[in-house]
Amino acid sequence: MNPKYLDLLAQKYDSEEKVVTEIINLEAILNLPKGTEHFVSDLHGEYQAFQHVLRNGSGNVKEKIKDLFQDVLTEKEMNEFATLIYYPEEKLQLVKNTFISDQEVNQWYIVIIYRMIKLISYASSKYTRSKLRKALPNQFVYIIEELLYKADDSNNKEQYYTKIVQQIISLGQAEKLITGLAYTTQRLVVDHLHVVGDIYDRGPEPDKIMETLINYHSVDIQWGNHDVLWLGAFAGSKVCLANIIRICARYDNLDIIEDVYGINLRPLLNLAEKYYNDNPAFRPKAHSDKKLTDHERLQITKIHQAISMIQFKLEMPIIKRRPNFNMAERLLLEKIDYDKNEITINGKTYQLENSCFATVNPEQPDQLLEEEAQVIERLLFSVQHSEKLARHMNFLMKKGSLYLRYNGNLLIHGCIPLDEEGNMEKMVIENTTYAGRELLDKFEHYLRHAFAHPEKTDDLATDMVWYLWTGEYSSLFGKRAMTTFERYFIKEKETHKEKKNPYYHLRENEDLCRRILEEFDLNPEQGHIINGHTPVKEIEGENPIKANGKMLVIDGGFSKAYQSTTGIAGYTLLYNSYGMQLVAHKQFNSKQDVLCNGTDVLSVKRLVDKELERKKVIETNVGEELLQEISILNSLREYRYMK
Ligand SMILES: O=P(O)(O)OC[C@H]1O[C@](O)(COP(=O)(O)O)[C@@H](O)[C@@H]1O
Ligand SMILES: [Mn+2]
Repeated sequence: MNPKYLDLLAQKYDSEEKVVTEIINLEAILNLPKGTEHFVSDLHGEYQAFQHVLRNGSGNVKEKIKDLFQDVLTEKEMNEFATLIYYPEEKLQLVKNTFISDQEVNQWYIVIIYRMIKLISYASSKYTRSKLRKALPNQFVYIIEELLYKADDSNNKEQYYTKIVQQIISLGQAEKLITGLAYTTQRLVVDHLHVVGDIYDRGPEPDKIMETLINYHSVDIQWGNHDVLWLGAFAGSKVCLANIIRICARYDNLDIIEDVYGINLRPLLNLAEKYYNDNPAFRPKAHSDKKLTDHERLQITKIHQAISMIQFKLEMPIIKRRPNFNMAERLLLEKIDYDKNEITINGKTYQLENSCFATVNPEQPDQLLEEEAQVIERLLFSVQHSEKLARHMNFLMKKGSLYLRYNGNLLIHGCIPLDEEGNMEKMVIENTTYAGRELLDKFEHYLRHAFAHPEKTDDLATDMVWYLWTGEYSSLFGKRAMTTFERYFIKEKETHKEKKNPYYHLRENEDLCRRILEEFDLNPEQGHIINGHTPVKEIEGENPIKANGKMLVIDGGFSKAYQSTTGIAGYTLLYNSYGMQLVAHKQFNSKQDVLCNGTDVLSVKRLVDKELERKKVIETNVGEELLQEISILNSLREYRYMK
C-alpha cells in the first residue's frame, strides 16, 4: 500500500488505540444482521402513495408494533399508534383534541413516549449504537440515549424514566420529542431504499418524490424510461423535451413544467393558439381532484397538439441519421396522403381521424416551421436554466444507473433485450457490436456523456438517450416500437399494439433468468432479477413472482392511471436478514382516512425466499467495503505502529 496514503490516513488515526478501536468496531458490524432493503418502482409522480409506503416501511412499522404490543394493546390501539408513527404532526393534533384537560394530555404523552422508546429499542437492535445515534433527532440525542440505555437496568427504572419524561413535558418539549421519535422509527425500519425506475410522468408530483429521495438517508435509483426522458431533455435532446411536455399536457400536469420547474410555456401557447383548435384525441385526461374550466381544457388541448406535432417532426431527422436505430418504419409523417387524410402502414391503408397537420408541409414533413423551431429552442433554454430541475437531474445522475448489482441481485427497470431463442440481442454502435451487459454499459456511457455535454443537441450520445426511451433494443423500453402517433390518429386498435421483446415471456423461465444473472457476474443460486416497468395484472391472475422465484416484477401500479388494469395499488419488496418478501398493496387509503380511521390494512405479504441462516452484514455489498476498510486499517497498523 502506498505509504503516502497511509501517512494521510494516520492523520485521522493518530494512535494505535484509534486504529484498533475502529477495526474492532468494523468487525462487530460485519457480524450484525444485514439491514433491511426496501424496493419500490414505477412511482410515476404519485407522491402521496409513495410517502405512505415509505412512512410505514411497507408494513414493517406495523409488524414491529405487533411483535411488541399485541398482547397488551387492542387492534385499534395498535393502529392508532402506527398512525402516530407515520404522520406524527397531524396525529398529535387529532389526539389532543380528544382530551379535556392538560393532565390527561400529559398522561398520554408519558405512555406514548414510553412505547416509542420501546419500539425504537427493538427496531434498532440490529444496529450499532453509533448508527442509531445518527438516526436520532439531533436536539434530543442525549435524552433519548438516557431513556434507551439507562431505563432498563436498575430498580429505579420507573422513577428515573418518569422523572426525565416529566421534565420534557414541563419544558414543553413533548410533541417535538414524539415527532422526532416517530421519524427515527421510520428511518430505522428501512436501512436502504432502491427505486427501480420511473419516478417521472403521469402523476402530479414527481418533484416532491425527488425532494424526498434527496433527503432520504440511503438510496439508489435504477433509471426508468420516463426518467431518462427527463434526463435527455435536460441533456439537450429536443425530442425528449417535446415528449415530456406532451406527456404533461396529456395528463394535465403542465404545472409541473411551468410552476414547479419555472419553464415558460407562453411561446408554445401562442403557437398552439395560432394553429390548433379543439380536438377530442388531445383533450387532457381528467384528474379526480382537479376540475378544469372549458377554457383551460381547450388551451391544454391546443398545446398538446402543438407539442405532439413538434415531437413527430423532430423524430424524423434522428431516424434518418441513425440507421442503426432501425426505426425507418416510424417515419410516419412521410407515409401520409395529406389529400385523402390516409396513412399506409405495413401495406395497409387507414383513415386518419382527429388529424391536426396545419403546420406540416407534405413535401417536407419533417421540417419545423420557423415558429416551431423557435419555440423548442426557447423551451430548451428554459429547461437547461431551471435551477430546480438541474438539482433534481443532477441527483438522478449521481444516485442512478441503468442497472445495479446489489447484494447478489440484479436490479433493472425494463429488460435485457433478447431474441426468441433467448440470446442477447446485438446492436451495432459506431462499428462495434454489443449485447447483454456490454450493451447496457455502452448505453449508460452515452447517457453520461450526453449529460456532461448539454450544449450538444444532435450528437450520437444525445440521440442515444432518445433511443433509450423508445428504441427496440433499449433495456428500458423493451418493445418493438412506441405507437404514440397511431393512438392519437388511427381508430383501428391493431395499430396501437406495442410488441414486447421476447424477454417478457421468456423471463418466466428459470434457466434463462439464471443465465442473465451469470451474464452480470452474479451467483444464479442466490440472486434474483428485480424488474419494474410492466404492470403485473393480478386481476388476470398474473403472478409477480416468476421463474421459480428468480424473477420479481414489482410494478403493480402506483400510477393511478393504471390501477384499473392491475387490480392492486402497487407492489414493494422487502429484503431483510430473514429473507425476501413481496408486499402487495391493496389500496392506498388517503392520508386523511389513515389519520382518522386508522385504516391501513394495505399489505398482503408473500414470501419469496427465506434464508436458512440469518444473513449478516459480512455477506453484503456493504460488508465487502467494510472488509476492505479493515484490511487498509491493518496495513496502517503494521506500517505505523508495529515497526
Ligand atoms: O398510457 P399512455 O400515457 O398513453 O402511455 C403509453 C406509453 O407508455 C409506455 O407504456 C411507456 O411507459 P411505461 O414505461 O410506464 O410503460 C409506452 O410503451 C406507451 O406507448
Ligand atoms: Mn417504464
